Amino acid sequence: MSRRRLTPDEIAAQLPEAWTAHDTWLERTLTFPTYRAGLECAVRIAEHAEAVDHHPDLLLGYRVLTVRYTTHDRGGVTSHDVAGAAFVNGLLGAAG
Ligand SMILES: C[C@H](O)[C@H](O)[C@H]1CNC2=NC(N)=NC(=O)C2=N1
Repeated sequence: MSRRRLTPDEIAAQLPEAWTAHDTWLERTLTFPTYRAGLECAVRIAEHAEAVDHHPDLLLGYRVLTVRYTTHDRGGVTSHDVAGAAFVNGLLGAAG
């Protein structure tokens, strides 16, 4: 995958379901029945991040997990971020 920054039109065209695009990042907020379920999901995302060497910012709250993908080395959104967002959707299903 290329690590060049995507244009806004490319991001819009590739944005996975239930994600929102911001200036330099993609974001989705997930809800869970318990705090622990959110933590366990965060761990699974983190394990994937380590495997692909592309790490989201994770904010874990009470029964909520906010996931933000951006490519820090490029100061914006690349295909790695789109792939990470798609992975999270696959992990949970787009319905979240
Ligand atoms: C050396 C290592 O490959 C880089 O620092 C990786 C690590 N994980 C990363 N994660 C994210 N989100 N952005 C990066 O630019 C990035 N760079």
